[in-house]
Amino acid sequence: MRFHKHLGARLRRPFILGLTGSIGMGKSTAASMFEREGVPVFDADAEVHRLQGPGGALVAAIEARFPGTTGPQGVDRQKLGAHVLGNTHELAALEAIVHPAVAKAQHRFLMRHRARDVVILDIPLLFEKGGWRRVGAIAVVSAPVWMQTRRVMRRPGMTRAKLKAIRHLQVPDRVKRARADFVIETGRPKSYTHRQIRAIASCFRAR
Ligand SMILES: CC(C)(COP(=O)(O)OP(=O)(O)OC[C@H]1O[C@@H](n2cnc3c(N)ncnc32)[C@H](O)[C@@H]1O)[C@@H](O)C(=O)NCCC(=O)NCCS
Ligand SMILES: Nc1ncnc2c1ncn2[C@@H]1O[C@H](COP(=O)(O)OP(=O)(O)OP(=O)(O)O)[C@@H](O)[C@H]1O
Repeated sequence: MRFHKHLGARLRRPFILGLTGSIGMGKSTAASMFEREGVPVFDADAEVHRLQGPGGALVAAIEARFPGTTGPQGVDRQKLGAHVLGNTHELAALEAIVHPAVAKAQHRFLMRHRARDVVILDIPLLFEKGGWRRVGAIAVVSAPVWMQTRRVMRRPGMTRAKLKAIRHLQVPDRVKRARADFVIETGRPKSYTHRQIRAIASCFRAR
């Protein structure tokens, strides 16, 4: 773990710790470890899945803008992804539908937990979309790039070309590491990662 900046001036309640990292770096695993430590986590990606899933609030709007990408199970993410990942204009149109709805859900989460010492916003695109401005500190999950590739290529439907397009959209890991207040290493055994997370969570408890 690396403690990078002086945090004192930014402390307020609840303290908002942003959790981010590139594809396959272990963000979801880290988020559930924080939850196990009793820290509430807002999972932006899970919220997107809900909004796009069966009966989800955004399915109709997405069908209207991207005809043929939804069905009884909600949005077909493979189809929609194939259309928008690698196409800046189309991706921006999707973001204009999705991001305001995620922002509303995030606001509701923060209101619900306003009495807590610390909460986590798990935001895959924290650096890419300016969310870093709205958090008190940033934790980045990171592992060697070869390990990231190995993890991601195991996923169904993943191809070298898709991974390349995604990497192109994301701020590189080395830049994320340099801008982080905490770097959580996920290239080591999970017990090591969990110890780092316990230490970070204890920094913000009972201030
Ligand atoms: C494009 C979609 C349908 C692809 O879904 P799919 O399940 O195939 O892939 P997944 O969501 O796991 O994304 C794969 C990778 O692409 C990255 N990615 C997704 N959306 C974006 C984006 N708007 N900009 C940059 N990278 C993105 C993710 O961080 C992830 O690392 C889906 O990601 C989506 O609806 N994106 C728009 C909403 C969004 O911005 N979500 C991400 C943050 S909450
Ligand atoms: N020490 C570790 N910490 C976290 N994850 C690990 C660790 N060791 C192995 N992994 C594995 O790495 C894989 C990727 O983790 P995870 O699904 O949490 O990534 P992610 O960053 O949430 O991915 P995405 O951004 O694509 O959603 C998982 O299979 C996880 O079990």
